[in-house]
Amino acid sequence: MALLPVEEALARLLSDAEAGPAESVSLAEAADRVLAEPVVALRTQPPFAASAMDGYAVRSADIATVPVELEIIGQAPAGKQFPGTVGPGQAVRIFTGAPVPEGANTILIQENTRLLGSGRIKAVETVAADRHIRKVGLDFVEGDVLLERGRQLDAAALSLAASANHPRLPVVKAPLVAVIATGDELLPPGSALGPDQIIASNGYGVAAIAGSVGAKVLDLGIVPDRNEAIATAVKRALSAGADVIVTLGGASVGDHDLIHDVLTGEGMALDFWKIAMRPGKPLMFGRLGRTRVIGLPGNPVASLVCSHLFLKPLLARLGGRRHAPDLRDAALGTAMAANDQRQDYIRAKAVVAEDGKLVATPFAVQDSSMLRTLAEANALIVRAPFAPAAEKGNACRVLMLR
Ligand SMILES: Nc1nc2c(c(=O)[nH]1)N[C@H]1C(S)=C(S)[C@@H](COP(=O)(O)OP(=O)(O)OC[C@H]3O[C@@H](n4cnc5c(N)ncnc54)[C@H](O)[C@@H]3O)O[C@H]1N2
Ligand code: MOO
Repeated sequence: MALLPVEEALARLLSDAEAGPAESVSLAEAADRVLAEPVVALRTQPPFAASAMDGYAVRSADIATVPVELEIIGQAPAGKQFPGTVGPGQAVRIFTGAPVPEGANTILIQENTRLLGSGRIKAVETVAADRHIRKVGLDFVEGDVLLERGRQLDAAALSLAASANHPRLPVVKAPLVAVIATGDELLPPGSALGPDQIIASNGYGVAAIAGSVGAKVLDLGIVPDRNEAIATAVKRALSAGADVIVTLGGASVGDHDLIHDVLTGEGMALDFWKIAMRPGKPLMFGRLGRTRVIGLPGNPVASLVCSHLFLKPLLARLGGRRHAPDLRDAALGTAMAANDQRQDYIRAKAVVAEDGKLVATPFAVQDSSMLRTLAEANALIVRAPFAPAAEKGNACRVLMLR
């Protein structure tokens, strides 16, 4: 059977994936979320002409020739406007952030004054008009569009939205992904294992990949290789409102690989199953109503590589995020044999050589059960189907993992 090319599988998986609905969250909960609507300024900042320095609000004409003495007629700390007007020969003691009083048109910084006592100062430097004064609306004006829809709320964006007087923000609802591990042989980490059992490891990495693009994860635990048990877990995922259901294992063709039958029995419309990729050939994708279902192969490296390539961009889209894989040009650190019909994702160490070029060296053994090499790898060499044998130093493409 012809296997579906990776690019086509990805295009089908993402074909109608759009940002989900909006929800309102408080600023305290909004970090790293994605704006569902633009943020418009609800106020003008600064709302008054404000001093940018500690010193004296004066009339520039009065200190055109120095030294000259001025009378202090009052104070203007931040938050307390001076109620009067600065007249000829007068000054108001002012602090950073305070409104500049009527009559004054510049700020004489305190370093350029001498305090004389009896409410008088001596100006020892001249200052031009408008110095150290922040004009009304210097930062933004009420009605300005400050942040675009789709912006991820980083530190600066959050403080700006707060300054614009928004206590809450409309953000894209985080997609919910339900993860179901299947297999009679699996027990959770920390278990005492029987001779034929292993630890269920895939879900942790898959959850981390989902979380890295802002998705919420519902871990439905380990389900035995029985149709009813798998169907029950799928129903739990649906009733929890999962946007995506990820199953781990049982995607292949063995007698205990039940996922396809159970999902189609539950009404899944299969989109594709089995792709031209190594690792990850048995990848399955379908839809159960509005819920997308991804059947990940059980082999741990296949599970995680498929999550990087398929689950991550899908969840990013559903969460309104931009996501582009970090693909780079590199040179091969060793010769490689010709490839077959499956696009290969080969665990490798990519290092920057002395000439500044990236060199990617594959691990010698690439079995898809070997998590250790995946953890040691920082890149996957991507080899196209039927790529010819390559020499050390030949150009290649790498997908950076970290
Ligand atoms: N006759 C064929 N056999 C297989 C084919 C094939 O095309 N024809 N494909 C192989 C490929 S490629 C893969 S990948 C595996 C994937 O098969 P399944 O998705 O059915 O996975 P399982 O059989 O359930 O498990 C495979 C392996 O992974 C372990 N596993 C499963 N789940 C977890 C988990 N959550 N954490 C850690 N390890 C897990 C499981 O114990 C098995 O060792 O099929 C090949 N076979
Ligand atoms: O997807 Mo499988 O991991 O090629 O063994």
